[in-house]
Amino acid sequence: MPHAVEVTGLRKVYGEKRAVDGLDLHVAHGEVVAILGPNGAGKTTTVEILEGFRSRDGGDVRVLGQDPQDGDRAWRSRLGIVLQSNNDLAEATVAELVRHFARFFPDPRDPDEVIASVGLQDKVRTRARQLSGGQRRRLDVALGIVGRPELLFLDEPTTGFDPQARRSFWDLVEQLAADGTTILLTTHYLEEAERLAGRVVVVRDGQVVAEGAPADLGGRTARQALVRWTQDGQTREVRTDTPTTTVVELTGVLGGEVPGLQVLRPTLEDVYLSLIDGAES
Ligand SMILES: Nc1ncnc2c1ncn2[C@@H]1O[C@H](COP(=O)(O)OP(=O)(O)OP(=O)(O)O)[C@@H](O)[C@H]1O
Repeated sequence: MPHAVEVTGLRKVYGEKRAVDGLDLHVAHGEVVAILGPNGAGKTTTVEILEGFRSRDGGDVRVLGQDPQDGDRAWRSRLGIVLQSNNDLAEATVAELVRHFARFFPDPRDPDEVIASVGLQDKVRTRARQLSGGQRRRLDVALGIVGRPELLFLDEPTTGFDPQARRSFWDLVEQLAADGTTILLTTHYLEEAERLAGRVVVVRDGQVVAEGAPADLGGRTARQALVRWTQDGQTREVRTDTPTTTVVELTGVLGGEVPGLQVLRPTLEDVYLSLIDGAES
């Protein structure tokens, strides 16, 4: 089966600025992929080209087998797009909006279940303009998933969420992924990418600079560990490929428990920051 998203050599130019500069991206059906990158890296431009909202200047793009530039209504109904809050509809209530959007799709989810899944069941009669920023964003997500999309685009979905709302949103995304939804998300939260994505793609200056499972991005698992401990009242540390051996040796030298022992590996954030070091912003 072809990929859900196939992008080769994508280019987009704004005047002198090469916003997307030969970007390749492949997303298999059922995969959850996170695009990471600094401000201005070209993430939103890429996603909006895939959604059919922006034209491109070069490259091949197929989304669910279709070139987004020629996407018709039937194709669009298979996508879930979480738009930025739409103020034109701010006078409508949560229930009215979700029910209204459901009507555009051939096989929508139950609107009440969708409202509950984003945690807005107590707000069904509240007008969109009276919701808080985070609640508004949850409504956007509800509108994006009510059509039971095969492919869901989430552009910085949890910006403005409180920690609890973010965690329940992650549960919801995991549920959607377990149901087989293919998900492409952009985020600035490394923890979010690590929790949700099977694969992360790091974009810098309009190109992919690294990709892989969050655990081994940039050879992360292969990188040296840092072993740190306290000895003679001082913090000591050593970088090593064999931390277990180091700890065993220390145990022997110190005659038992190693005070203040820590074995540290680079976090996804450490790896990410080293990959984008020196990027334009
Ligand atoms: N409509 C536009 N006209 C001119 N330049 C644009 C336009 N949209 C984006 N750009 C430029 O293209 C580059 C990529 O922007 P884009 O919004 O795709 O980045 P991003 O990775 O989504 O950033 P962020 O993390 O800030 O959302 C930036 O330099 C931006 O200034």
